Amino acid sequence: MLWQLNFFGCIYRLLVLFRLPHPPEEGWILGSAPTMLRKDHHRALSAWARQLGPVYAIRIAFWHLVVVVDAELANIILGNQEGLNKALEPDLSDTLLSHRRGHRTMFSADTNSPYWRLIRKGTAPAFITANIKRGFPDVIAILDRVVANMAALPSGTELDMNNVTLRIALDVTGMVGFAKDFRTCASFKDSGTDELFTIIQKTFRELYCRTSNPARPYMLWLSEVREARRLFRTFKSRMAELVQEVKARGELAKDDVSIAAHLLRLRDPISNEPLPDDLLAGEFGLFFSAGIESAGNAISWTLYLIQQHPAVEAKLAAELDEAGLLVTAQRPLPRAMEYADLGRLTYLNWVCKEAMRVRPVAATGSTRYIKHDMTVGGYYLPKGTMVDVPFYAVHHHPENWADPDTFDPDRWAVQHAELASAKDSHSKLREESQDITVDAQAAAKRFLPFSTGPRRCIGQSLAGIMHDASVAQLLCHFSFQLAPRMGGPEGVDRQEINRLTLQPGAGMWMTFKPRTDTKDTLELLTPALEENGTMYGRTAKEL
Ligand code: HEM
Repeated sequence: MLWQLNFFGCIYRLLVLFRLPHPPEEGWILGSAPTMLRKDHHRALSAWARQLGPVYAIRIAFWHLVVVVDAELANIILGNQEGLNKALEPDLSDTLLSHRRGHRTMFSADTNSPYWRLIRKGTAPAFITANIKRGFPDVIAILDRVVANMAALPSGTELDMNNVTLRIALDVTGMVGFAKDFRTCASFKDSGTDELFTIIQKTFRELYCRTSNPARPYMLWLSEVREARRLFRTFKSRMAELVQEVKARGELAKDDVSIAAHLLRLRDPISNEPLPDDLLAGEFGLFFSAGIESAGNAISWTLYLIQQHPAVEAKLAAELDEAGLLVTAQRPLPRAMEYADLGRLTYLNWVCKEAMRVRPVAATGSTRYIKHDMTVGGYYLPKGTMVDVPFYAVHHHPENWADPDTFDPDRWAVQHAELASAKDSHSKLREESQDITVDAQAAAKRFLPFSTGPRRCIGQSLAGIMHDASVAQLLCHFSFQLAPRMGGPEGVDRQEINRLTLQPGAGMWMTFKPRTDTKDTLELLTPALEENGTMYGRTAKEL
């Protein structure tokens, strides 16, 4: 009976949704599947929105996905907790995270489920500004290590900055969230501290392959599938060990505001018991997996875009200089960056936001199931319809942003530039949706790198300080050039891959020049060097 209902529901939706504009299809059965499986499908979603309008549908066999790119409608879809639920393939993230068959973590749990509410509400205080601020010295200490390592490299060295920024994201998440120093930035080569780093990269690659090939988990004749199965288990073991390590530190201090402490303090609302260790390990894993690829890749894109725009780099360097943070011949030992600097470095903030607008790492966006019939942008969408808000396409749609493909940090000078109601946006669909309230229109955002609504990124504040501080610290010490092996901006675009996150497909290789004599920089960073012991087999003295 259920099967029949689903079947007839599917056919009904198929017929109703045919009224929406569709992109050209590649065969009756395949529909738009071949394009959606491409590594640059985010660009196709954006190009289709320009051709078809900001609400359209794509079909794959008997299944439809409605795509909403209009900023105000996107906010309705993502902001509506009761009528819509997060739609994702739960098995995918749970393969990596869940320690209990059938149990979902905060990431895949239903928005209306008591479990999601418990974890979301319980961990949110870890991310309030006052608490995140306390992690800032750790962020700077990690960045000092990175700068010291880079300064020690021979001039002209080509370095994969994507590898470096992913390391930063891992170490920052470890230190600020779990008081655990993974030391992946202590060296850029495997110095025995790279296990978790490698596991996260390889397991993410495997999860991505599974998005396009549901049979892949069973293709055990492939060595990488077998290796991934082993790594999924190892990741879970490492997270279970981390839970034990945190517990072994003894009773939680009252002022411990880390993510780990908030998770450990949680109580089951019915039994009033603490969360069992296996569920804690799943949530620990979630914060690592959600934070590292996203923040690491975002920092890489920002470095790349700055490097591609010399005028932006010059303006940024001038701002850092004026703040007394830039290394110069007259100031080889600038003062240490403080948390308050992030609030004062306005241009840095614009540059980081603009980079996240142009290359949002969650490029495919977020998907929701419609739980009751809705009218969106003048189109009737029956219950059960799946709707996607692709963030790359939202950020590149001319009705949301003027001249959307241009990297222009100055656009952030407009007051409330992130809102859909800002001066330079001109959405036409506002009046045509029955579900938009006046408040939603007023507050609707056209800048959605962290999504919006109840399932928006909980780690946004941590991501923000890590992103801005990393870009600032790296730029204070070095200027960057794209390495010839990247093939210029065309090569970067060609290699770009949207693999769960939007990332450089073959690294982000760059050369870098210290802003002043390396010796001076090393002197400045000697404490960080001493703490690390050696770099590339040399001690601080030898360097
Ligand atoms: C630039 C960096 C980051 C970006 C662009 C980003 C983006 C996002 C987006 C778009 C979502 C919503 C996904 C969806 O609706 O399907 C999300 C969810 C999430 N993010 Fe982030 N994120 C970043 C960094 C972080 C960090 C540093 C952490 C924590 C350490 C984190 C933890 C999470 C968690 C736990 C969720 C799930 C929230 C829920 O389902 O309630 N993220 N992130």
